[in-house]
Amino acid sequence: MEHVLEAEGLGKRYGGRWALRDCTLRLPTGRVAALVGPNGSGKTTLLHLAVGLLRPDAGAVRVFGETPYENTTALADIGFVAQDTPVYRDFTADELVRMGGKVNRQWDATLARTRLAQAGIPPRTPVGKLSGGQRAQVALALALAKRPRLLLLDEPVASLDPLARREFLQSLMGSVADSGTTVLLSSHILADLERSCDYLVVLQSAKVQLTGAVDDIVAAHRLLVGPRHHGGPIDGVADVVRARHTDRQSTLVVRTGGPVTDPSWTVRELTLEDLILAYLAGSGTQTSHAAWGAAA
Ligand SMILES: Nc1ncnc2c1ncn2[C@@H]1O[C@H](COP(=O)(O)OP(=O)(O)OP(=O)(O)O)[C@@H](O)[C@H]1O
Repeated sequence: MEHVLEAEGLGKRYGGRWALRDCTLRLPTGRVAALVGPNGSGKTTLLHLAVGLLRPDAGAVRVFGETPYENTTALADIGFVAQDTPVYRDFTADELVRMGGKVNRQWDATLARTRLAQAGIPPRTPVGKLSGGQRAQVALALALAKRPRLLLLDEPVASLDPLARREFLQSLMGSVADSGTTVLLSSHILADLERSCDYLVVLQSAKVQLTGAVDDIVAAHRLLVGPRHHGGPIDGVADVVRARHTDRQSTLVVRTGGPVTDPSWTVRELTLEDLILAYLAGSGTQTSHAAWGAAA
């Protein structure tokens, strides 16, 4: 299957307000995808729709070709770690691993125990007495033990210290590279994502702003610095994503349509973090996202 997750015009409304709107994206199999956007942009809503916890108010979402809220068979192949890493707090990590074996069709208890040991999680302490970061490690170990084909993680690293975050992401990448699992991972920590993700979905104000393979997105954008620009076309520039000006100088984040050869512009590459921030900065810029918004 080429795409693990597909959304078409997907929308979810709370009262009169759209939490997610006109969301169209296709997540290719085997990718590790970052889901980013400001607070309240619809990330959790998208993940909950994908796992069948919510029913769409518009459009459709399909996971492995099935609609998750109607057909729960797809859920056996989805691992989901919610934002607050809910685990049964009175149980120990060891007990949770054993329970997982009773309720899951395929269950790799050895994988879970190995991961927990590597993360230094005490196996016989009730998880309610562990730190938030340790509970996140337990939740991830349990999700991976399910051997899912799709792993959805809602801010899994938010409670981890910088070193634990790096180790967590590295070991996650190792696990999914071995198994071919597709991952969709929401996070606010953009610098981490550049190292660990090869696909990107940016949400803003309930809408998909940018989506595609990280390499393609980075290759298609440039930072231009040059004399004060007053609008009008620039050769090789398809869209200006963000413009900042002083009296004498303009700094533009652009989506290119070819080489920018005008010698009055200095052309630089952008980091993924700078590029995402340029898209999220939004207002006061000439922006056209249609080509990326629809990309898959
Ligand atoms: N149960 C709910 N009832 C009413 N409104 C909700 C509910 N859940 C989410 N919303 C609203 O939907 C919008 C999207 O919320 P969502 O939790 O999906 O955002 P998010 O991008 O995950 O945010 P964060 O980064 O803060 O976790 C927000 O405006 C939020 O207030």
